[in-house]
Amino acid sequence: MTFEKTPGWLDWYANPSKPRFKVPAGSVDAHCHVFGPGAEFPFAPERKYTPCDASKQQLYALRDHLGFARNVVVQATCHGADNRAMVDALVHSNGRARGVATVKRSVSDAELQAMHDSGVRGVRFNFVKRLVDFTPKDELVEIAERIKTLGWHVVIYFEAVDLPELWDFFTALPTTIVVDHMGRPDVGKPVDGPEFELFVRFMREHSNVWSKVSCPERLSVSGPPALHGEQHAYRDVVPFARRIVESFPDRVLWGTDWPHPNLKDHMPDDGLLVDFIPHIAPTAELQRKLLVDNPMRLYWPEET
Ligand SMILES: O=C(O)/C=C(\CC(=O)C(=O)O)C(=O)O
Repeated sequence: MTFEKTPGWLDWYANPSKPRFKVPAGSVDAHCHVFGPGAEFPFAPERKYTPCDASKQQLYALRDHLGFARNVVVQATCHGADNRAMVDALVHSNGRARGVATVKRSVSDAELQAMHDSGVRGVRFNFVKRLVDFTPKDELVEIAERIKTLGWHVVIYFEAVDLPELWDFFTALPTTIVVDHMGRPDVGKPVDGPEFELFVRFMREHSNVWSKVSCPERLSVSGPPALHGEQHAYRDVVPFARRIVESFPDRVLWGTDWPHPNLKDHMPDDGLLVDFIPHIAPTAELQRKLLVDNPMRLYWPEET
């Protein structure tokens, strides 16, 4: 099957630079995706965008180039609840990738167990309206209860303005919760303003809540972009991510978000995205927790 990309689609950055920042040994890129390839793993009919291909081989080549040891491959919405491309990436990683799936209520226990055996360790609940159709909360609660018995966690993706409305649902979930991209704050607002304070309170009051401090390229309003050797990219995001890293050093994760779905403005150089890390995690200890200890505890607990 051949697919036509969404008009204006930005492909991932070819030939990224070598990061100046050397990540610690054993670092995990804890948020990335594969897209297809569409000819092998067709995109889902209900998808909201059609991307370029981004294969497991290309993902693992990037991992090696950036100096990472492992990946957490998160099911992208363009594949709906068909997890075959993501699972195929895990199975061909020599144990160096774990995954986060999207499932429906109709998933069988045998299918969940097969995914577990392939390395899946979580499910993703997506509340970003431009990406997915609405799923009833009772269906999500049922899924959360079932995956809890496998020791999995729930990854949630939402926009900051929607946190008040979703608060009661999130805080009732029975597993570890991992928030994508700090709940997508509006970084044009103050880092100590009411909107981000609510997110900080969400983490402070609920010790089962973790956050990915990823995607500055998606959150930044004023840049500058991670292009052309820029060593101080996305300056406006730094205070937000650094506050979360310093307040909750044992509950943060970082990921490239390669191949960066749905960027409209520019496609970052992934090497320069890695150079963003020491700005938000300024000490060797914070860097080790963010890139090694925390993701290992969540995704490879049997090795820690
Ligand atoms: O890659 C991300 O985390 C963010 C996405 C895409 C996405 O989540 C998906 O398609 O599954 C976005 O904001 O468009």
